[in-house]
Amino acid sequence: MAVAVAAPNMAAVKEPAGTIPARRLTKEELLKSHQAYLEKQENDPHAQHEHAHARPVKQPILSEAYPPSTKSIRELEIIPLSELRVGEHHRGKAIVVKIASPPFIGAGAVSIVEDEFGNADRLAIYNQPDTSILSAVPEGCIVAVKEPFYRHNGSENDFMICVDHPSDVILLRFNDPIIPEPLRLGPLLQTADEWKNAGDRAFLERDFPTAVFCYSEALESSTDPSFHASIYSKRSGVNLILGRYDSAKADALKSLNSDSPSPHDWKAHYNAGRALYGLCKYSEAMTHLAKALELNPSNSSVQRDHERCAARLREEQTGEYDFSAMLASAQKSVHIDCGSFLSNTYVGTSPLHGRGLFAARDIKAGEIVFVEKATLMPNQYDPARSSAALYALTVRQLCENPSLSETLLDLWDGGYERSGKEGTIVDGVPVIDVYLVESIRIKNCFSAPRSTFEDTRPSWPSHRQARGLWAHASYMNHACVANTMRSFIGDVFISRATRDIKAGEELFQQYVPVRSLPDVRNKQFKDGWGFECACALCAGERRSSEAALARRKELLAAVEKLCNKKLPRKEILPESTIRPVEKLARQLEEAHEADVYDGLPRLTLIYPCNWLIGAYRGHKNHTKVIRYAKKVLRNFGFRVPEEDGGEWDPREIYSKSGNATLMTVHVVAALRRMAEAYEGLGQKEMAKRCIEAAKFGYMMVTGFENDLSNLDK
Ligand SMILES: C[S@@+](CC[C@H](N)C(=O)[O-])C[C@H]1O[C@@H](n2cnc3c(N)ncnc32)[C@H](O)[C@@H]1O
Repeated sequence: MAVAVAAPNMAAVKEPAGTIPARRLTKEELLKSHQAYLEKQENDPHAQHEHAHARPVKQPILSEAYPPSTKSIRELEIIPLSELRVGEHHRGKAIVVKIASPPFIGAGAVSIVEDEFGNADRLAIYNQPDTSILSAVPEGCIVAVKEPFYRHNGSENDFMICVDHPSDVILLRFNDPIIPEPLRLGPLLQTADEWKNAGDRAFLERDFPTAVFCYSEALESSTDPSFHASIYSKRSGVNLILGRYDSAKADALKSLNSDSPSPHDWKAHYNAGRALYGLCKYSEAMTHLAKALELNPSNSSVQRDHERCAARLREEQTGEYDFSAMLASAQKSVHIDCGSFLSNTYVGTSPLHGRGLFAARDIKAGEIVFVEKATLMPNQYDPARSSAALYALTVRQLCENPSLSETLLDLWDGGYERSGKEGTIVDGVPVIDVYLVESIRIKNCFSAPRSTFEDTRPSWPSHRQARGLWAHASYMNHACVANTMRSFIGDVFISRATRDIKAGEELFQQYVPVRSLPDVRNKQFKDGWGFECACALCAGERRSSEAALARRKELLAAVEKLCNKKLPRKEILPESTIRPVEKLARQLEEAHEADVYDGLPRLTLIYPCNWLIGAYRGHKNHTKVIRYAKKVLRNFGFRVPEEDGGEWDPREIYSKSGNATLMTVHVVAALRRMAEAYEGLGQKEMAKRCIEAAKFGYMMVTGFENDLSNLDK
């Protein structure tokens, strides 16, 4: 499918914007160069392999933003190609052209087109889903381009009509009165039966977009209700295969015989149920699947889908999941069949920004806040391609399932100026603004490893993350000291509470792992999301003096330099190497003002303290390991006695540490090291408590109960 909008190549710009070119390539010249491209495509093994699909594009490359047409083709003035002006969006105008060549498939589908006067031009259609004929529009079809954009195409006299927004191009029916006489072919086939047979043939050849097209023509060519019912049923089945669930549902319901019950009614309900299941609307799906089962109780497919739907509804209602089974199934497909459990939370107005997510009831530390199946997540874990893949999938899904726009277009767009018509149906297709889609993607997408559990293995290639959209999770605002943390199993997002949360409290998550220096991380928030964080840590750290911050930066740089020279994981380090690190760590600790950092995390200290745990572990110096592991907990904001002695239960850190804690896998690792050291000192009870606390923390990190030994793999 066409993946991204190509960047304009402005290298050979000659004509000033807004002028009609003095000379353009002739039809013969255009066809000749196009033919050369096609031949190259034929001989390119990669292109052949991909056949009618675009090469995967790495990044979404967007030209300068402009809005899609929101007008019907019937409201626009049709102009000839000769009136196209360079660099102009022809507002209020449209072109109607015949496709005069096979398409060249690159980042989009490029064809040569001609108008009623014999003028020819190059047309590039981007961002069409591969289920649409327009993604590789065949020769002879007639298309209308609404409010076209015309630009230079690199070399001299070479121009191109670019369709970036998929809704700006419409495939016209052959007998559409808008088609000028010279371009008219008349219908290719005459009767409804001929169209039906052509649809059946296309279906057998697995050319599903053509099958849909032919069945649509068959419907237009007949008025017989029973013929209609059977064609709607067929088209519903094809739409199900194509993942066009909105249309599949609508067709299935139209195939129900409204006057009298028919023996095929079970099928209509079954298809409607499957389409709604595909849209993750499980309650509505259940209504139709139950009806299908009532009408055809012995059909094993209906039984199976009814059962599956009941399981999804149970998950949605109870929040009970078999996470281990989900992890196993993620090895086969990252798209996991599961319902979303959202009822612990609600979307409300946030005092910080717009909407936020809130707790609907008291939630204890470690409990599930919500579980959400991805709204959209492509199976693309190559970091160089994951953004483009999500962008393409989002555009495609908005084209194919317009009902999704209600969910997706509600998300924060970073202040993008909308027309208000996005998602509405004009000329039979939903208006899609690809620039709005990209703005929404940028502000709302999450990176997800195949599973957070695997990702906590030191040996795991953690850069391999997919990108996806989870609409419910997207309403959550950021805090560095967040009260929830997320984990993933395939495309399922698990949110757990990192501390006790009261009903009505706003829920927060970290948008990205938090950097230790406040100015560095806040620049990241400002650049990426346009806000400055006001969480307890950021607000607290702003009270620290500039001189103290400068001192901490200086000490952090010095201690990092020392630590990076030798890694305690790899060798047993001599005391002479450890002592200078210990000294710098102490100075860094002292550079935190007591009145500012009382009860607040001191993130710059985490790295040296972890390093010192490793160094002293090598020496089996258990007391020092415990000391620095406690410091790690303390520096993440947990309440821990500084020195040994006194009653202390590490299992209580999550619920008894106040509201400025920061939960990460390092907390789990520190507790493990502490357990090992207590064991070494013969303090078995403390060792046991530390392990329990570590296991509990690991459940928050990975989403479900897991064996800690995974951290050694
Ligand atoms: C994914 S959205 C979160 C939901 C958003 N508040 C809404 O109304 O839809 C991300 C946007 O929320 C805002 N935001 C998130 N966390 C924030 C915070 N801590 N302070 C201020 N604004 C925040 C920023 O504008 C950011 O670009």
